[in-house]
Amino acid sequence: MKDETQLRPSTGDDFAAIFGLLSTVFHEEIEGELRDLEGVVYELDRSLVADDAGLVAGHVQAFSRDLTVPGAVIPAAHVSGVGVLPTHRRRGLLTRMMHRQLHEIADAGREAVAVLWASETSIYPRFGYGPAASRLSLNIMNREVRLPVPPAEPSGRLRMGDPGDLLAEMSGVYERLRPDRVGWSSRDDNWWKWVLGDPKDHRDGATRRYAVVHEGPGGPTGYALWRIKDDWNSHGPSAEVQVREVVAADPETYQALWRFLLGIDLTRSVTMRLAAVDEPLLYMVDEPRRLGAGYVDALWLRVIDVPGALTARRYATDVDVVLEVTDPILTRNSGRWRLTGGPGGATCTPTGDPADVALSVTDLGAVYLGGTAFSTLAAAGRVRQATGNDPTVAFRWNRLPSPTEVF
Ligand SMILES: CC(=O)SCCNC(=O)CCNC(=O)[C@H](O)C(C)(C)COP(=O)(O)OP(=O)(O)OC[C@H]1O[C@@H](n2cnc3c(N)ncnc32)[C@H](O)[C@@H]1OP(=O)(O)O
Repeated sequence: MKDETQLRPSTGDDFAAIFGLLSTVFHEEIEGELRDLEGVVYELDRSLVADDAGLVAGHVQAFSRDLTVPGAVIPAAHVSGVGVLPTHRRRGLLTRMMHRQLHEIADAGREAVAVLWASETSIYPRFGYGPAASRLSLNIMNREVRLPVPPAEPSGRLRMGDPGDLLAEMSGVYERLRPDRVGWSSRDDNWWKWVLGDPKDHRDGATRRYAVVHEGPGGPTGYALWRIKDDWNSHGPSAEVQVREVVAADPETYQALWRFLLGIDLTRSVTMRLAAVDEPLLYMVDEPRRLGAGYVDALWLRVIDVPGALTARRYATDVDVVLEVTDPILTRNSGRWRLTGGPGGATCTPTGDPADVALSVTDLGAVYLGGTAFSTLAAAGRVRQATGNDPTVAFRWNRLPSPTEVF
């Protein structure tokens, strides 16, 4: 039978069907408070549905947020809510939606990159998304790790409270640090509502979320968000602290927050799904192995506009290199580009000169934030280095990218 499914922008009338579809494909109930929260950040004019004679069979959306990249903060399409009904899978609907979305982002000309979190790692490389940032998941035996002894006279103090009551302090610190934290996304008031949203039926038996703010002599310098899942076994108390976010402006704050989280009474483990790959905690505790660190992919990045993206970021060292990029979807990205730049900025122009490095737009996405190295991709046989002019060091940055939330 001929597939008559049409792609079209969503309307407000599609909401129930869209959240029904997303509930089906993600095997969860997106209802009530959770659905309201998703509605708070939903951008109707940036979503698409696949309409099969009135049935919403596919959906993709994007959020307009800024992303911190090495040396700059740039607009980035934050792609999310991707799904195709099980009855309509593997007949090319995702491919059609992805292609249309990529062309729409490129034609609008505002965002040089798009980012997403992938449910499965095999889905997005074909659409030009590369693994640009990774994360550590921590499962800490908190009774078996020690942090350095605290200063005799700490310069700050901790104040615990309801996250909603501490919003101004938390968002203030986040905003102050964001320009330097590669991989962080901007959070306006709606996004803070979403981040702090805490629907009761999504706590999986754990407490509501708590917040603690670290205050120094000049004001707030950091905060942590967490909840606790209670447990008792034959050895006694065995609760788990589930950490959502630790944000700290300086080492003293960072240590104070972790000392607090690791020391909560009646707990025996502390977990965190989204720790940084270079999380300072790894180098502060006396028994790093007891942090139970596991490595996972995090943010996937798609370069929408090669010269736009390459000139938007800064480079750790001077760089003058010819990149030969292939992009079968956004074909104007394909070709040879001379990138000349350094810590102060860069230019990127088409060139007829021979390439130093040949790579797909997927691999350019992977190296863009400095979280994946050209040299690693070359060793993996993905990137071809034709000369000794290797841009690996220039593309790195002071810290590895560390996105803070799965949007
Ligand atoms: C950013 C986010 O929202 S991530 C969330 C993604 N969504 C989910 O995981 C929800 C559950 N899954 C789904 O809804 C669907 O399976 C989707 C959206 C992943 C794929 O939709 P489909 O319409 O079936 O994809 P489509 O038919 O266009 O497939 C394109 C290609 O990708 C491949 N592909 C699609 N999904 C997957 C997958 N999950 N794993 C491996 N390969 C996949 C297909 O085999 C096909 O390959 P081919 O061209 O070599 O034949």
